[in-house]
Amino acid sequence: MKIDILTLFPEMFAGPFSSSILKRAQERGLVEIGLINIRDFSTNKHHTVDDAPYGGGAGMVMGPEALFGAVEHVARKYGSKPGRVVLMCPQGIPFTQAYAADLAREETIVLVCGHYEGIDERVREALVTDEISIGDYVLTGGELPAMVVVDAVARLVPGVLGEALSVMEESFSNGLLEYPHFTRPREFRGLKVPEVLLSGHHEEIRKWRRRQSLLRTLERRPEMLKQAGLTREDREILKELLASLNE
Ligand SMILES: COc1ccccc1CNc1ccc(C(N)=O)cn1
Repeated sequence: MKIDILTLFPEMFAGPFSSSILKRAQERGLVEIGLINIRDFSTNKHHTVDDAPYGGGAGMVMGPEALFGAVEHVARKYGSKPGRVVLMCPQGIPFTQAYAADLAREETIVLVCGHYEGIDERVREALVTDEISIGDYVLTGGELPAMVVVDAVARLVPGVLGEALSVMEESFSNGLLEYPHFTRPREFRGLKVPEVLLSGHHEEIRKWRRRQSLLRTLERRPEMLKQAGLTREDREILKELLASLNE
């Protein structure tokens, strides 16, 4: 999978992509991350990419020339239009695990990191296929959101996480929050591991984990329960949990 990032600050990406899973995924050729400096496509002698907004108002707007030039450069590089051109912006569609899975199926995607008060609308009209927001807050630029999207998408590319992916996705995408995890030592500063996890009773352990997921989801994200595909057993457990919470 090829991910090209259009940014004014390519140096921002050196850290996150030069370590751990993302580094190995690139070394293994599973993911190719290209950094393209939008400023290289500025069309004026001052190398500016922003300008004052028509209609007045505070701040500056990122103009169309450089962004169109950068996306066309990517298209020439692959000899075809990019599959998806994703603009990171606060007005975007909320980024979710499902959205990451959708993007991970593409051969090439371009992430556009905006700055200033925003970008010229003609970029959205003619180039952008997706607008994504990583949360309801405004950042100084789209770079951090782009790093989040690359991380979430790259780990879903077949081979990047190997068999660990299926285990993790199965627990996350079952629509509930994850159950608590424990590892050695059995007791740490007087804090013990739940006995059931030491019992070796796999069915008891499955039930305990499911109960913990239901409890955690009920307490923190009750709205997720509606579309979690609960079994009859789950509903029984929820009834008990609700009763105990209302005591
Ligand atoms: C086109 O980019 C912009 C357009 C308008 C304002 C700010 C920016 C850049 N800042 C961003 C980008 C994404 C997010 C997010 N919540 O995902 C937050 N801030």
